[in-house]
Amino acid sequence: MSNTAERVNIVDTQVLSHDWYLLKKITFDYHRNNGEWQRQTREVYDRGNGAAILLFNREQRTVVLTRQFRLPVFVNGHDGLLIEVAAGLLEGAAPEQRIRDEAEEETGYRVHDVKKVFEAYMSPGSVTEKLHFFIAEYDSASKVGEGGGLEEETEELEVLEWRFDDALAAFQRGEICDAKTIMLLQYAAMNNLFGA
Ligand SMILES: Nc1nc2c(ncn2[C@@H]2O[C@H](COP(=O)(O)OP(=O)(O)O[C@H]3O[C@H](CO)[C@@H](O)[C@H](O)[C@@H]3O)[C@@H](O)[C@H]2O)c(=O)[nH]1
Ligand SMILES: [Mg+2]
Repeated sequence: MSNTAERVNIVDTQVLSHDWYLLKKITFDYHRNNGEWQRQTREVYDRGNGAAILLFNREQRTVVLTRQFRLPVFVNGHDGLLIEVAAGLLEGAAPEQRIRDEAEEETGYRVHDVKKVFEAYMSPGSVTEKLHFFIAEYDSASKVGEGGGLEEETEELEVLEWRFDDALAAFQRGEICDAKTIMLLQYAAMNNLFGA
């Protein structure tokens, strides 16, 4: 059977929480490979889709990263702030436009030519979110503000400009442990963004 929609019948949708984001419990029948229909339930957390961007300067061999407190990571035992690429939720906007705005809000760099490099589901067993990944070149002329995020959203991001090699080494030591950031650093390495 090739069409997934023919394998799935949604039986019931229960909203468990609809506060900041939306958490549902969905009961469905799934047509298994052996031909049987099986009833299953899954909790599905919907925060919308997002976008992330690696800002890089080929000549300087640098990247722009952010460092911020992440509560879910803290409650999972992580000690310290999290180092990430600039990223944000789309809130209904087109990914290209949203990521330019987000890059400027979070890092202070205004970039025009953003290149989409891939898309990925970040936690497909429970979270609906698809993340759109971008890269863009920046230089000192692109700096139009301080960045740091939106105060009214209680954001408090530190902006880091690191040598790419130092960022890769930090990942290898486990000091960069955010998936979207690791994926973009690996993309840069795989595609020789900084030359061989
Ligand atoms: N009051 C309140 N504020 C919230 C809550 N959840 C999120 N926020 C606020 O909503 C804003 C969302 O900021 P964005 O920059 O749009 O998103 P993000 O949190 O940086 O998310 C990015 O990183 C995530 C983790 O990697 C990604 O999952 C996500 O797609 C995106 O890339 C932040 O100010 C955050 O503090 C909540 O439950 N309550
Ligand atoms: Mg963000």
